[in-house]
Amino acid sequence: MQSCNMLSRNLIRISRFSRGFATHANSSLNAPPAVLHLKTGQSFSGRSFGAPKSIFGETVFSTSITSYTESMTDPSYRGQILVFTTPLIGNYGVPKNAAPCDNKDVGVVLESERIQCAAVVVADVAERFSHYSAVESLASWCQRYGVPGITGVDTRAITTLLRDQGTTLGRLAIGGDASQAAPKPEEYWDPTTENLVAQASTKEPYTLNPTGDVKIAVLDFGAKANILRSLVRRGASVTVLPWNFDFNQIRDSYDGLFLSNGPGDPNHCMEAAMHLRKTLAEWDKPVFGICMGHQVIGIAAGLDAYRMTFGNRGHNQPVLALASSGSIKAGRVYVTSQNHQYALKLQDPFPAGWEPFFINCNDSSVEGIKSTTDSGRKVWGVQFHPESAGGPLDTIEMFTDFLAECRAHKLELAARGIKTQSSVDIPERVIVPEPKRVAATA
Ligand SMILES: NC(=O)CC[C@H](N)C(=O)O
Repeated sequence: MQSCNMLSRNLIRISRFSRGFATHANSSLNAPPAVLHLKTGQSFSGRSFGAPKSIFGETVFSTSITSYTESMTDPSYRGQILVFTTPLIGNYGVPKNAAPCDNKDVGVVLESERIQCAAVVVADVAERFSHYSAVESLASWCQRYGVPGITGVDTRAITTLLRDQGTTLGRLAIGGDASQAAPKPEEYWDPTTENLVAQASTKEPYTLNPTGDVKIAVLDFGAKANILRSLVRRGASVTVLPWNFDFNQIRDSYDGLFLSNGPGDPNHCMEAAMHLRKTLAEWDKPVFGICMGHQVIGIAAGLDAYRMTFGNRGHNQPVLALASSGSIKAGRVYVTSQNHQYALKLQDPFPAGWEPFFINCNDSSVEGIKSTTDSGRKVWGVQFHPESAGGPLDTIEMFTDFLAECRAHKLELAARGIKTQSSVDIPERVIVPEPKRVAATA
């Protein structure tokens, strides 16, 4: 009897599980048609899910296998039509996006408060989902945020095209628009002509975990939540500043400076790079930057940033360390999470006082730079995402290394009688309720 009950319980579990993986195949026959047009002339027809709304954007692909929720809320995907190479997307649904705002967390579970990408392209969207933390389906989440999706298209064919011809402007046409002719080449909207960082950055400064023992200022180019969380969980007080805030005005009140990730072309961030050049010349406390932050450090150091063919997006990018620093050992390969279209140019010689830190094992692009040991400075920039979310945690200890340097420098100054000045008047973070509906990028 007991084994019979167990058997039926297991069968119920199995059938629930498999329901979770049931895909769009049947019910999407009723979904409106959708077409993905590329500026280069190719079109892919499928069915729509999410918001019934047509959009323009820059079509990019990601090789990530999981974490569609983290990728879609990463502000660096702003303005982009995100193609997932993993065929089945949506099977674990979407969690409630709210967390405490204290010394352990930053107010959201995902990477920001809303979906940031312009649209998603999947081979096979799962309408039903199964996960203990899921509260809604991928389709309903997209609908709530005004973000359209297309399913039932050959994402292998699209990815092969994008890999060969490079990231391409696109149009996702939904419903009645799907039967219209493709836009003319000049009608495609190019998000990189806009300063997307100015849209993604905080408008007002705010402080998280104000009682932290070490005070870090963050220049926010469109920061992922797990970057801020990785600093806060390691005990730092984190003051988040708008991307073009002149940190030099308040730098004596901080023990370290961090530059975040962010969307679009780094050449739109010259104002920040020029402020930083002054900081690096006059202030000797530790500085760390990730992705856009790394590119801004490179530009301030005198390197150029260029646009790659299709960039690197995924959670399986191998990088080789060329120098040792903190937890990073020269000669080791680390697997990293990445999302970028631009990179710093490798030049020989490197600017005085700087050296390459990491190199990409697939395409030899610059994955990190650092100040040289004899420069007397402590500055690091990495093109990849040590904070993961999603992806591997191989390089997560770089946050511990950075804060250890900030604390050591603070102690050294204290021994010489120099104290970090008391805080400028910046409000603590107040949790804002998740917006019901936010207009998506046009
Ligand atoms: N994740 C990022 O910060 C990306 C930086 C920049 N927008 C790029 O695409 O290269």
